[in-house]
Amino acid sequence: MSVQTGERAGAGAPLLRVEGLTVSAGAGAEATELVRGISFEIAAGERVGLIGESGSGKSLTALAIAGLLPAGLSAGGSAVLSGVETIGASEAELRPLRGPAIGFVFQEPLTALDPLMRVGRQIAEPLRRHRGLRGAELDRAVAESLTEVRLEDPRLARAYPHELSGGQRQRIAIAIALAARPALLVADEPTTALDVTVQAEVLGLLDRLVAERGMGLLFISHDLAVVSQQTSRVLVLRAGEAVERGAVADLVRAPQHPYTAQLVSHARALDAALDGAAGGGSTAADGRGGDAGGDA
Ligand SMILES: Nc1ncnc2c1ncn2[C@@H]1O[C@H](COP(=O)(O)OP(=O)(O)OP(=O)(O)O)[C@@H](O)[C@H]1O
Repeated sequence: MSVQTGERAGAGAPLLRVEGLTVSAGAGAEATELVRGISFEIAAGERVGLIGESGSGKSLTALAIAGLLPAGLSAGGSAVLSGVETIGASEAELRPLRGPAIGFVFQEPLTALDPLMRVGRQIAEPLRRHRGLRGAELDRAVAESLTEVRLEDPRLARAYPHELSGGQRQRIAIAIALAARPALLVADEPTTALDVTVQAEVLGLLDRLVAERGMGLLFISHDLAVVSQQTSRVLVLRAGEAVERGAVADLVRAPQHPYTAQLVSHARALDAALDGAAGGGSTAADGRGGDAGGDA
């Protein structure tokens, strides 16, 4: 079966269609279901959020879609990514999808980076593999990738990950994920590990790049305020199940499930506390502003 990128997927075909997704640990009578019956779709250029507390199954859902579950876990149900059923697919079927069909940015950038390789080479690798660039053209594309993630100093290409700040490392991880031009980007708590001061910058950057490239986005976070800035539609996960779904604005205005109501009231309480701490001023500077429109 051929791999369709977002651009080549048939008109109206979603980038991703997940139906009845399960993730289980163990087998047979010993099996425990960690994710149960999750269903959602992401159309080309659409942004969907997965929200829920720690351990609710957000990361496993995303990893299962790309066939990246850790050993000992298995997925059931269906996930059709760029036209390919990934649940039960072989490594040979999955490999071509990783990069062009789906890219990942994780919470901890160091996990995505090779500590022993200069970051420029790490960006060059997917540019070479997926876009066939070589020589001067490749060098130019690496420089462009750095500029795109607002790392303008070309000397940064020669740095090793440990020589960079957390925010710079996450920008490099974003550049690597985007180098293969993924139709769908999964951002799994992409700013949780960063200093508060750089969180808003990295969120703004992601927001802009997703918009510019018309990528689909699956944005994962425990933070409703952040999810509401980045996405228009969300799925609320609790203990491995989707308890509510819908437009962010509706969910915030009139949550149906008590758990969603709790998330909303926590986010409001936090906003109020931050407002108080800031002397009643706007909290937009730290990325928690309530206006989903934002300026990015
Ligand atoms: N390799 C594994 N083996 C067994 N259980 C696991 C494994 N990985 C995760 N789990 C369990 O599956 C559940 C869902 O984990 P998951 O990482 O998807 O949660 P999450 O919502 O992404 O939380 P967090 O924000 O903390 O990453 C948790 O209860 C977790 O303990």
